[in-house]
Amino acid sequence: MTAVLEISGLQKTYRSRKGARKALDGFDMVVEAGQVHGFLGPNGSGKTTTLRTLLGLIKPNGGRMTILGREVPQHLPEVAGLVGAIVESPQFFGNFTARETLSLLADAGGVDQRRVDAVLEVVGLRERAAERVKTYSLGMKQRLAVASALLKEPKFLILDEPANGLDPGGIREMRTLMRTLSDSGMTVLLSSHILAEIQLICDSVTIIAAGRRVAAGSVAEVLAEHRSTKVKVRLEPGVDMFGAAQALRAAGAEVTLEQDHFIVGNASRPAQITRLLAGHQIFVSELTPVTVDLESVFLQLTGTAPVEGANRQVDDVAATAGNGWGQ
Ligand SMILES: Nc1ncnc2c1ncn2[C@@H]1O[C@H](COP(=O)(O)OP(=O)(O)OP(=O)(O)O)[C@@H](O)[C@H]1O
Repeated sequence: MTAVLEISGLQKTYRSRKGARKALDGFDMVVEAGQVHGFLGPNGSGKTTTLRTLLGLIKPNGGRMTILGREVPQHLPEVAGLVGAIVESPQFFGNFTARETLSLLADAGGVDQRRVDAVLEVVGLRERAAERVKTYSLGMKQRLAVASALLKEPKFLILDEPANGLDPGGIREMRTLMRTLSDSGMTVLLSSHILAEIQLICDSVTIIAAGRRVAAGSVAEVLAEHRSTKVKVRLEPGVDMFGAAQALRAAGAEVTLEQDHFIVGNASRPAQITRLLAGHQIFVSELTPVTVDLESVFLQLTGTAPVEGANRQVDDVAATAGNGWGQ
């Protein structure tokens, strides 16, 4: 596979009278051709800074970036025509219709007017194209924004939070649209906080935390690498669950009691549980791995899982869980 986007060692420090803030600290990312690639990170982790730097809107302090094999920002003018991007919500004139809006943008960008109908069709606004934008729902405005980015027939589409503010139906439509674009051969990079969506839409992901890459690869790879070490344990009815929990805790296990079962949080070798409990004449009737999803991987890697009784501050990164017990 060829890379449409390659970023290595990207650095950005914002300086103001209040001091310096390192937004990107040697960040790396690779997006392969034809993929829908999810760009994930908690608030303030550096996603927008990365996308704005990529588009030449911010000057980095170090690192390398290439788009479609060309080094940017030096060669941005050569590839700009092949890149469509929505990094900040575009503002449209409310009194213009979608067709007028796109027609104006096509003229301004030297794009053939025939593209207007083509992109209206792709984003599903054909039937509503003669209505004023101010009467549009948020989802329709998002579609119009995507349509505007598609006018130039880009090979690479960059979307910052395209599903932001959409209802579940709108999110699903956006998902279908992303797939349609990818099936037509386009490479799509999208940042999002909606992890369940990313898991469904994206082929691959990059997770950023505090300006550095903390995970990357296909969704399946990232999930496999961070396989849950949690297991659900159920005992025969009537067996002393508290005694079992105590025995496991004494051996270093993290045990959370639930109503009719308990969860061992750091069970990298589940056989230890059965062996240890059997040693106490306690027998297990169910031992099931707790499945991991992108959201739990994200919370684990970025240290942003909620902490009971605390209001996590934007830059707080909690310590991540340790490795196993009794090894
Ligand atoms: N113009 C600026 N001046 C100073 N600091 C900035 C500026 N822009 C961003 N930052 C800081 O850089 C860090 C990264 O911000 P960035 O907007 O890239 O994060 P993000 O991942 O896009 O966050 P979100 O998901 O909340 O949009 C944050 O700590 C932010 O406060």
